[in-house]
Amino acid sequence: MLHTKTSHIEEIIGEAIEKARHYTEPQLISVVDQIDYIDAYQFMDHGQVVDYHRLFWRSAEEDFTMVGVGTASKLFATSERRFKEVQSLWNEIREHAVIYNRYGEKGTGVVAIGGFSFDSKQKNASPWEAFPDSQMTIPAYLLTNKSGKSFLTTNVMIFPEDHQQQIVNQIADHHEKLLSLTDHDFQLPERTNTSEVAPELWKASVKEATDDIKKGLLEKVVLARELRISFSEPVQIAGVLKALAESQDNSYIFGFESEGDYFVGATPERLAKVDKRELISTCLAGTVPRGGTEEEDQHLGRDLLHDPKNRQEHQFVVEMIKEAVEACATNVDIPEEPVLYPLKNLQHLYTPVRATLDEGYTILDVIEKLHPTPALGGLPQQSSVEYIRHHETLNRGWYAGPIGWFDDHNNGEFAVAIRSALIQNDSASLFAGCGVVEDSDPQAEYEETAVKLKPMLSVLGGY
Ligand SMILES: C=C(O[C@@H]1C=C(C(=O)O)C=C[C@H]1O)C(=O)O
Ligand SMILES: [Mg+2]
Repeated sequence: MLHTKTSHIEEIIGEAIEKARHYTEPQLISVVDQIDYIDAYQFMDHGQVVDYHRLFWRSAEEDFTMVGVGTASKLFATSERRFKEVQSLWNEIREHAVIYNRYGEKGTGVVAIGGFSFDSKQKNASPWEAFPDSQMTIPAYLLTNKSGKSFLTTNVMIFPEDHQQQIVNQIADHHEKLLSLTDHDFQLPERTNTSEVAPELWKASVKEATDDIKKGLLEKVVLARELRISFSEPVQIAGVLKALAESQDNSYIFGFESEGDYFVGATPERLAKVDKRELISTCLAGTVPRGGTEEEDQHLGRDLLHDPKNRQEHQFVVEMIKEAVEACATNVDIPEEPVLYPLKNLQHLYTPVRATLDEGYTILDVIEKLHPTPALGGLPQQSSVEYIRHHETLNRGWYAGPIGWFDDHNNGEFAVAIRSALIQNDSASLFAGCGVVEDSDPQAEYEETAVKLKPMLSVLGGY
């Protein structure tokens, strides 16, 4: 099925070993093949025959899905300069990379997929041990499905001491295993228990935050809460991803497997997308549920558009993103008024941001400037993140952090990891937060977070 010119790959590996010996530096090689169409969920499920580090990403707006299996290289960074550190690790790998990519499709070849925790100063304590501060993986095998076509990238890090035939055999063996998949149905998990973590305490913390905002300590802060659930059996990730994709339009579907744990979700919120030099960001904040009837739905939407409390929540985000984007881009285009962004269970206020990224900046520079926006942190940025660190009882880990990908052609996209769950064997933690401003009502915010938990709950055993 795979049309890799195997003799060619042998040659490529041989040359890379020589180069690695000559420079005494590892060399990344990347070979891209177009293959017969493969279903991304089946590939995700089947990928475990080769490795238990699997990565899934599906765009919210186009037919574009990536599934990574295994690791050619991992970009880790732990300091507060983590975005810059990941960038320099990436630059170093790229400098030595030999890429055979006849197609040049975005998201093929040398691609890094993964994410960053919300707050680099928060320890990766329980339950997030498997998800370090920053983890961008260049997968060993990457399926890229775009507009009905499938591409398979093979990435391998070649070391001076490697043996040519051994690497050739290993790749051939993995290709055979990965591509010998047969489609089958997925089982969704059966939920046995659901428990909200300290809801009354959380409401009290919202009340306290409104008091602190009135005192002038800060203007907005996003506070999150947790729901714990358990299942009759360990969860199978591919079925959950497929069910999310089928039930949640206008959302990025993501799933990261790390050391046996899964972080999955369906987030509507893009942080930044860079395509050539076009930069797109999104202001998404302010929420009401969908209505039961068309009339009720429109009524709720109209109210949201004119509600001062929600408009304030939203406006803080617009102003901050505008400032951050203007610092690295020109032709910044932001509509004056938000519009509605409808999802299955809720509707948000939405303002798109378009700009031309200045020369010399990468998507990681943009992420560094934006994260966290007041949609996930608050305003001012610094004090709201500190406020969250001290007042929120849960450990956010990767929840609300930037997740996404970038490739070798300056393409890439990151979203924020909300509407998500950390799945560990037969249990899971779900997270949802909301923007607290001066006029927030704790009970209303509690109900808002309950609706935000629905997309994940619905695929993890029903509402
Ligand atoms: C923090 C979350 O969502 C954010 C908060 C919103 C709000 O409070 O109105 C809306 C969209 C998101 O920016 C979440 O879903 O967990
Ligand atoms: Mg809100």
